[in-house]
Amino acid sequence: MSSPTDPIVVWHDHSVSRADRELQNGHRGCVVWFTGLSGCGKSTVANVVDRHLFERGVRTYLLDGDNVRHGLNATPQMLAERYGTEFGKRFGLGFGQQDREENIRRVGAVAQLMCDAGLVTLTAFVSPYRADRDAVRATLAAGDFIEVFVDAPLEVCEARDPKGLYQKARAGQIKDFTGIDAPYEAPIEPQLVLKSAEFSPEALAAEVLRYLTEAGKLNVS
Ligand SMILES: Nc1ncnc2c1ncn2[C@@H]1O[C@H](COP(=O)(O)OS(=O)(=O)O)[C@@H](OP(=O)(O)O)[C@H]1O
Ligand SMILES: Nc1ncnc2c1ncn2[C@@H]1O[C@H](COP(=O)(O)OP(=O)(O)O)[C@@H](O)[C@H]1O
Repeated sequence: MSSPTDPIVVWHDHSVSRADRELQNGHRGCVVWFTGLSGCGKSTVANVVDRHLFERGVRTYLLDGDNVRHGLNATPQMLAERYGTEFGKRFGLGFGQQDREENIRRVGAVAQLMCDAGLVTLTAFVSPYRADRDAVRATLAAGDFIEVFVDAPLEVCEARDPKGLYQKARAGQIKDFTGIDAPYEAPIEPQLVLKSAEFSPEALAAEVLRYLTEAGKLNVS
C-alpha cells in the first residue's frame, strides 16, 4: 500500500485501527470494483450484492458513477450553478481522459477510506482506463482490491441503452462516449468476470458473494 508524502501535511494514525473495526463488524473491509461499458449491468449487480450483504448484517456501501458525479465529482455545469463558472471549470469533471482519471482517483481515495473503516465497499464505475484502476489498486493492501469485469458485448449494452445515451452518442450529441468514440480497456486479470449478457443479476451477484466468502472477506476468523 503506497501513499504520497508531504513535509507540511503529515499523516495522523488513528486510535481505532482497521483491525478493531473489522473485529467489531465481524468481517473484513475491501473494495469490490465493478468495471465495464455503460449499460453492461454494473449498477444492477452491485445493488443486488449490496442488498444481500446488508441483509446478512455486513457493513457495506455502494459508490455509483452516476451518483458520485452529482456530488464529489459533479460536472462543471452542476458546480457553476452554485460556485460560478470558473470554479466549475476548475473542479467539475466531464468525460475526457484526464477528467475520468481524476474521477477514478477521487473515488478510489474514498473507497480506500471506506475499506480502512472496515466496510465492504462496492464501486460501480465505467473506469475504462487500466492505468486508473491499477492506480487505485496500488493504494490498497494486497487482496483489498477485487476487480470485477462486468462483461457484455457493446451491441448488447447499446441494445439495452436504458438512458438513451448510446443513441445520442451515435447521433453525435454526446462526445467521448465509452465504446463509441472513447476506449474501454478490459481488465487483463480480473478477480471475477461476470457474463452479464448470459446470466441474471441474481446469478451474477451470487458469483460475487461466493468469491467474497471464499476469499475470507465475510468473516474475521
Ligand atoms: N461520455 C460518456 N462515456 C461514458 N458514460 C457516460 C458518458 N456521458 C455520460 N455517461 C454516463 O455516466 C456514467 C459513467 O460515469 P463513470 O463515472 O462511471 O465514468 S468513468 O468511470 O469516469 O469513465 C455512465 O453510467 P452507467 O451507464 O451507469 O455506466 C453513463 O450513463
Ligand atoms: N444481467 C443482466 N441481464 C439482463 N439485463 C440486465 C442485466 N444487468 C443489467 N441489466 C439491464 O441493463 C440495463 C443497464 O443496467 P445498469 O446496471 O444500469 O448498467 P451500468 O450500471 O453498467 O450502466 C438496465 O436496463 C438493466 O435492467
